[in-house]
Amino acid sequence: MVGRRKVTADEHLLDSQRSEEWKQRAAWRSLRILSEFVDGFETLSELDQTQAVGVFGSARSGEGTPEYTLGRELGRKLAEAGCTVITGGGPGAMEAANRGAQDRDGMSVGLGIELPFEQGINAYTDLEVDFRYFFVRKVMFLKYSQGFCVLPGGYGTMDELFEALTLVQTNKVGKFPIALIGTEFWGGLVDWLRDTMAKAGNISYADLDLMIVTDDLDEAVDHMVSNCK
Ligand SMILES: C/C(=C\CNc1ncnc2c1ncn2[C@@H]1O[C@H](COP(=O)(O)O)[C@@H](O)[C@H]1O)CO
Repeated sequence: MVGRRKVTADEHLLDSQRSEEWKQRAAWRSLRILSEFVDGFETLSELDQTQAVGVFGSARSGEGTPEYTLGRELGRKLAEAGCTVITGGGPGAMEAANRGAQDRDGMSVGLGIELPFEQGINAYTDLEVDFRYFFVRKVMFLKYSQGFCVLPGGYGTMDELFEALTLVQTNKVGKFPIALIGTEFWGGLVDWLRDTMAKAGNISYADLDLMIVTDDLDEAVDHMVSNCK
Protein backbone atom coordinates (compact mmCIF):
# COMPACT_ATOMS: atom_id res chain seq x y z
CA MET A 1 0.00 0.00 0.00
CA VAL A 2 1.15 3.56 -0.66
CA GLY A 3 -0.64 5.58 2.03
CA ARG A 4 -4.16 4.16 1.67
CA ARG A 5 -3.65 3.45 -2.01
CA LYS A 6 -2.99 -0.14 -3.04
CA VAL A 7 -0.02 -0.73 -5.35
CA THR A 8 -1.40 -2.68 -8.30
CA ALA A 9 0.18 -5.53 -10.28
CA ASP A 10 0.40 -3.27 -13.34
CA GLU A 11 2.32 -0.71 -11.29
CA HIS A 12 4.76 -3.35 -10.00
CA LEU A 13 5.35 -4.66 -13.50
CA LEU A 14 5.90 -1.27 -15.10
CA ASP A 15 8.01 0.29 -12.34
CA SER A 16 11.53 0.84 -13.73
CA GLN A 17 13.01 2.45 -10.61
CA ARG A 18 13.45 -0.68 -8.49
CA SER A 19 16.56 -2.56 -7.27
CA GLU A 20 18.35 -5.25 -9.29
CA GLU A 21 16.74 -7.96 -7.18
CA TRP A 22 13.36 -6.48 -7.88
CA LYS A 23 14.07 -6.48 -11.61
CA GLN A 24 15.04 -10.19 -11.49
CA ARG A 25 11.72 -10.94 -9.87
CA ALA A 26 9.95 -9.16 -12.71
CA ALA A 27 10.89 -12.07 -14.97
CA TRP A 28 8.98 -14.45 -12.68
CA ARG A 29 6.00 -12.17 -12.92
CA SER A 30 5.50 -13.57 -16.41
CA LEU A 31 4.15 -16.75 -14.79
CA ARG A 32 1.54 -14.73 -12.98
CA ILE A 33 0.64 -13.06 -16.27
CA LEU A 34 0.41 -16.46 -17.93
CA SER A 35 -1.90 -17.73 -15.20
CA GLU A 36 -4.12 -14.72 -15.76
CA PHE A 37 -4.42 -15.60 -19.45
CA VAL A 38 -5.24 -19.22 -18.53
CA ASP A 39 -7.92 -18.18 -16.02
CA GLY A 40 -9.44 -15.75 -18.50
CA PHE A 41 -9.51 -18.22 -21.39
CA GLU A 42 -10.93 -20.96 -19.17
CA THR A 43 -13.68 -18.85 -17.65
CA LEU A 44 -14.67 -17.12 -20.86
CA SER A 45 -14.52 -20.16 -23.14
CA GLU A 46 -18.24 -20.68 -22.60
CA LEU A 47 -18.77 -17.48 -24.59
CA ASP A 48 -17.31 -19.09 -27.71
CA GLN A 49 -20.82 -20.19 -28.66
CA THR A 50 -22.42 -16.77 -28.29
CA GLN A 51 -22.45 -13.60 -30.35
CA ALA A 52 -20.91 -11.08 -27.99
CA VAL A 53 -20.58 -7.32 -28.20
CA GLY A 54 -18.13 -5.32 -26.11
CA VAL A 55 -19.50 -2.07 -24.71
CA PHE A 56 -17.02 0.64 -23.73
CA GLY A 57 -17.88 3.90 -22.01
CA SER A 58 -17.19 6.21 -19.13
CA ALA A 59 -16.81 4.87 -15.61
CA ARG A 60 -18.20 8.25 -14.49
CA SER A 61 -21.63 8.21 -16.20
CA GLY A 62 -23.55 7.46 -13.03
CA GLU A 63 -27.19 6.45 -12.69
CA GLY A 64 -29.44 9.39 -13.53
CA THR A 65 -27.22 10.72 -16.33
CA PRO A 66 -28.37 10.60 -19.97
CA GLU A 67 -25.34 8.42 -20.77
CA TYR A 68 -26.36 5.84 -18.16
CA THR A 69 -29.88 5.75 -19.59
CA LEU A 70 -28.43 5.34 -23.09
CA GLY A 71 -26.09 2.56 -21.94
CA ARG A 72 -28.88 0.68 -20.21
CA GLU A 73 -31.12 0.93 -23.29
CA LEU A 74 -28.23 -0.26 -25.45
CA GLY A 75 -27.72 -3.28 -23.18
CA ARG A 76 -31.43 -4.08 -23.47
CA LYS A 77 -31.41 -3.86 -27.26
CA LEU A 78 -28.27 -5.95 -27.59
CA ALA A 79 -29.82 -8.63 -25.39
CA GLU A 80 -33.06 -8.53 -27.37
CA ALA A 81 -30.98 -9.11 -30.51
CA GLY A 82 -29.45 -12.18 -28.85
CA CYS A 83 -26.05 -10.66 -28.10
CA THR A 84 -24.03 -11.24 -24.96
CA VAL A 85 -22.90 -7.92 -23.47
CA ILE A 86 -19.27 -7.68 -22.31
CA THR A 87 -18.09 -4.64 -20.36
CA GLY A 88 -15.25 -3.67 -18.06
CA GLY A 89 -17.50 -4.59 -15.15
CA GLY A 90 -17.08 -1.17 -13.56
CA PRO A 91 -19.51 1.62 -12.68
CA GLY A 92 -21.12 4.17 -15.02
CA ALA A 93 -21.72 3.18 -18.63
CA MET A 94 -20.36 -0.33 -17.96
CA GLU A 95 -22.88 -0.94 -15.20
CA ALA A 96 -25.64 0.55 -17.35
CA ALA A 97 -24.98 -1.82 -20.27
CA ASN A 98 -24.68 -4.86 -17.96
CA ARG A 99 -27.90 -3.86 -16.23
CA GLY A 100 -29.74 -3.39 -19.52
CA ALA A 101 -28.65 -6.86 -20.66
CA GLN A 102 -30.00 -8.37 -17.44
CA ASP A 103 -33.26 -6.38 -17.81
CA ARG A 104 -33.88 -8.53 -20.91
CA ASP A 105 -32.45 -11.77 -19.50
CA GLY A 106 -29.43 -11.49 -21.76
CA MET A 107 -25.98 -12.77 -20.85
CA SER A 108 -24.05 -10.05 -19.04
CA VAL A 109 -20.27 -10.28 -18.60
CA GLY A 110 -17.88 -8.09 -16.59
CA LEU A 111 -14.13 -8.09 -17.16
CA GLY A 112 -13.04 -6.34 -13.97
CA ILE A 113 -9.68 -4.71 -13.37
CA GLU A 114 -7.65 -4.31 -10.20
CA LEU A 115 -7.36 -0.60 -9.44
CA PRO A 116 -5.53 1.28 -6.67
CA PHE A 117 -8.87 1.92 -4.99
CA GLU A 118 -11.10 -1.09 -4.41
CA GLN A 119 -14.37 -0.95 -6.29
CA GLY A 120 -15.46 -4.51 -7.18
CA ILE A 121 -17.51 -5.60 -10.17
CA ASN A 122 -20.93 -4.01 -10.62
CA ALA A 123 -23.98 -5.94 -9.42
CA TYR A 124 -25.38 -6.73 -12.89
CA THR A 125 -23.13 -9.44 -14.31
CA ASP A 126 -23.80 -13.16 -14.77
CA LEU A 127 -20.19 -14.04 -15.50
CA GLU A 128 -17.18 -12.13 -14.29
CA VAL A 129 -13.42 -12.33 -14.33
CA ASP A 130 -11.12 -10.01 -12.39
CA PHE A 131 -7.83 -9.06 -14.00
CA ARG A 132 -4.68 -7.62 -12.51
CA TYR A 133 -3.21 -6.53 -15.82
CA PHE A 134 -4.94 -4.12 -18.17
CA PHE A 135 -3.24 -5.64 -21.22
CA VAL A 136 -4.42 -9.19 -20.42
CA ARG A 137 -7.96 -7.90 -19.99
CA LYS A 138 -7.75 -6.13 -23.36
CA VAL A 139 -6.91 -9.41 -25.08
CA MET A 140 -10.05 -10.92 -23.54
CA PHE A 141 -12.24 -8.07 -24.81
CA LEU A 142 -10.91 -8.58 -28.31
CA LYS A 143 -10.97 -12.36 -28.26
CA TYR A 144 -14.52 -12.75 -26.99
CA SER A 145 -16.29 -9.78 -28.60
CA GLN A 146 -17.29 -9.77 -32.24
CA GLY A 147 -18.03 -6.07 -32.34
CA PHE A 148 -17.90 -2.94 -30.19
CA CYS A 149 -20.36 -0.24 -29.20
CA VAL A 150 -18.64 2.79 -27.75
CA LEU A 151 -20.52 5.21 -25.51
CA PRO A 152 -19.14 8.62 -24.53
CA GLY A 153 -16.10 8.24 -22.30
CA GLY A 154 -12.66 9.42 -21.29
CA TYR A 155 -9.10 8.15 -21.69
CA GLY A 156 -9.98 4.52 -20.90
CA THR A 157 -12.70 4.48 -23.53
CA MET A 158 -10.40 6.13 -26.10
CA ASP A 159 -7.69 3.59 -25.37
CA GLU A 160 -10.08 0.69 -25.95
CA LEU A 161 -11.58 2.26 -29.08
CA PHE A 162 -8.23 2.97 -30.70
CA GLU A 163 -6.89 -0.47 -29.84
CA ALA A 164 -9.84 -2.02 -31.68
CA LEU A 165 -9.48 0.39 -34.62
CA THR A 166 -5.74 -0.28 -34.92
CA LEU A 167 -6.27 -4.04 -35.01
CA VAL A 168 -8.85 -3.73 -37.78
CA GLN A 169 -6.81 -1.16 -39.71
CA THR A 170 -3.70 -3.37 -39.66
CA ASN A 171 -5.71 -6.48 -40.60
CA LYS A 172 -4.77 -8.19 -37.34
CA VAL A 173 -8.44 -9.02 -36.91
CA GLY A 174 -11.03 -9.41 -39.63
CA LYS A 175 -14.39 -7.77 -39.84
CA PHE A 176 -15.02 -6.02 -36.55
CA PRO A 177 -17.98 -3.64 -36.48
CA ILE A 178 -17.48 -0.54 -34.33
CA ALA A 179 -20.29 1.91 -33.53
CA LEU A 180 -19.68 5.22 -31.79
CA ILE A 181 -22.89 6.18 -30.06
CA GLY A 182 -23.66 9.88 -29.62
CA THR A 183 -23.07 12.19 -32.61
CA GLU A 184 -22.71 15.28 -30.46
CA PHE A 185 -20.03 13.70 -28.29
CA TRP A 186 -18.09 11.93 -31.07
CA GLY A 187 -18.59 14.45 -33.89
CA GLY A 188 -15.64 16.66 -32.92
CA LEU A 189 -13.26 13.69 -32.75
CA VAL A 190 -14.39 12.33 -36.10
CA ASP A 191 -14.03 15.80 -37.69
CA TRP A 192 -10.49 15.97 -36.31
CA LEU A 193 -9.65 12.47 -37.57
CA ARG A 194 -10.78 13.49 -41.08
CA ASP A 195 -9.66 17.13 -41.25
CA THR A 196 -6.35 16.78 -39.42
CA MET A 197 -5.22 13.16 -39.17
CA ALA A 198 -6.37 11.91 -42.58
CA LYS A 199 -5.47 15.22 -44.23
CA ALA A 200 -1.93 14.86 -42.87
CA GLY A 201 -1.80 11.39 -44.39
CA ASN A 202 -1.46 9.60 -41.06
CA ILE A 203 -4.53 7.50 -41.77
CA SER A 204 -6.31 6.98 -45.06
CA TYR A 205 -9.75 8.46 -45.64
CA ALA A 206 -11.03 4.88 -45.97
CA ASP A 207 -9.97 4.25 -42.35
CA LEU A 208 -12.76 6.60 -41.28
CA ASP A 209 -15.20 3.99 -42.54
CA LEU A 210 -14.02 1.46 -39.96
CA MET A 211 -16.64 2.86 -37.59
CA ILE A 212 -20.11 4.32 -37.77
CA VAL A 213 -21.30 7.25 -35.67
CA THR A 214 -24.95 7.27 -34.70
CA ASP A 215 -27.56 8.34 -32.15
CA ASP A 216 -29.80 5.48 -33.19
CA LEU A 217 -29.34 2.45 -30.94
CA ASP A 218 -31.21 0.21 -33.39
CA GLU A 219 -28.76 1.19 -36.10
CA ALA A 220 -25.83 0.42 -33.78
CA VAL A 221 -27.26 -2.98 -32.86
CA ASP A 222 -28.06 -3.80 -36.53
CA HIS A 223 -24.50 -2.85 -37.42
CA MET A 224 -23.24 -5.32 -34.80
CA VAL A 225 -25.56 -8.16 -35.77
CA SER A 226 -25.12 -7.86 -39.54
CA ASN A 227 -21.35 -7.39 -39.50
CA CYS A 228 -20.18 -9.59 -36.65
CA LYS A 229 -17.30 -11.82 -37.70
C1 LIG B 1 -13.17 6.21 -12.13
C2 LIG B 1 -13.87 5.21 -11.29
C3 LIG B 1 -13.76 3.89 -11.43
C4 LIG B 1 -12.92 3.25 -12.50
N1 LIG B 1 -13.29 1.89 -12.62
C5 LIG B 1 -13.17 1.13 -13.71
N2 LIG B 1 -13.60 -0.16 -13.64
C6 LIG B 1 -13.54 -0.94 -14.71
N3 LIG B 1 -13.10 -0.53 -15.91
C7 LIG B 1 -12.67 0.72 -16.02
C8 LIG B 1 -12.66 1.60 -14.93
N4 LIG B 1 -12.17 2.78 -15.34
C9 LIG B 1 -11.87 2.65 -16.64
N5 LIG B 1 -12.17 1.43 -17.08
C10 LIG B 1 -12.03 0.91 -18.47
O1 LIG B 1 -11.89 2.01 -19.35
C11 LIG B 1 -13.16 2.41 -19.89
C12 LIG B 1 -13.70 3.61 -19.16
O2 LIG B 1 -12.67 4.56 -19.00
P1 LIG B 1 -13.05 6.13 -18.96
O3 LIG B 1 -11.73 6.80 -18.80
O4 LIG B 1 -13.97 6.33 -17.81
O5 LIG B 1 -13.66 6.40 -20.28
C13 LIG B 1 -14.13 1.27 -19.66
O6 LIG B 1 -14.68 0.79 -20.89
C14 LIG B 1 -13.32 0.21 -18.91
O7 LIG B 1 -13.06 -0.92 -19.66
C15 LIG B 1 -14.74 5.74 -10.21
O8 LIG B 1 -15.95 6.17 -10.71
